[in-house]
Amino acid sequence: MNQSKEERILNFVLQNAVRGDPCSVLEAIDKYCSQKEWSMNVGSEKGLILDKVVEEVSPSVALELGTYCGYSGVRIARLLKAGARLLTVEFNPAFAAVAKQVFEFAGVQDKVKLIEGPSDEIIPQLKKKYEVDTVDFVFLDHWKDRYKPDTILLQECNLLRKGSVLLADNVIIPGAPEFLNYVRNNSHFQCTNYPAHLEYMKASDAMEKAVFLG
Ligand SMILES: Nc1ncnc2c1ncn2CCCCCNC(=O)c1cc(-c2ccc(F)cc2)cc(O)c1O
Ligand SMILES: [Mg+2]
Repeated sequence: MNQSKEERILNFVLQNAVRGDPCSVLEAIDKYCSQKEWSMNVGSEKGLILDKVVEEVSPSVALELGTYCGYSGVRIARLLKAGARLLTVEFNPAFAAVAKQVFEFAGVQDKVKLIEGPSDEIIPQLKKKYEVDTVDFVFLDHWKDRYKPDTILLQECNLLRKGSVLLADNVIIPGAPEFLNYVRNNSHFQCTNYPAHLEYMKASDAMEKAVFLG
């Protein structure tokens, strides 16, 4: 049975990166996806924006919606302080299986809790089942039409606190117009746009930061 693209990415990591070295894992994925097969990792240009926001927030509890192969999860986890953790939600079991191995190879598995399931089912479970009080940082990178409903759901579940930071990928391509309208016209959010390019391509994209004001 022939391999999926995600399995080919994993194999390239296993053969080209250094076990326990998160940066080498990121470099290997970027090299494969820029030279061999495009894939929807946040990439190195938008990855630098992600790094800066994570360092600025220095979250104790980070949430990622849309794990994919684990690229952004490694990016986030490698910057977390001792005792901090990343909860990452992936709907697709095949993607989750690859991401699990990427996290282990990078050596960040002790900081990461990979949760399989749809975000609208998992978010309401975070407090009781995953012992979360509030989340300090949320990276939205899953289905683009889930960004707005899941932002509302996070508020309804009292998972945001004054100063919680949302960072959304792909607000230009594929685009998240309803999310942008919602947070930009909502007095409870302070928004900042970060223009960039679609991963591994020349097309324009952007990330949006939305700080919850309480
Ligand atoms: N309810 C849930 N909960 C959790 N995961 C869930 C979910 N529902 C689904 N998923 C699993 C994620 C599905 C993939 C999301 N990402 C994307 O769709 C995505 C696409 C592009 C792209 C750009 C230009 C093109 F020409 C083609 C594709 C780039 C990106 O950076 C992307 O993040
Ligand atoms: Mg994305």
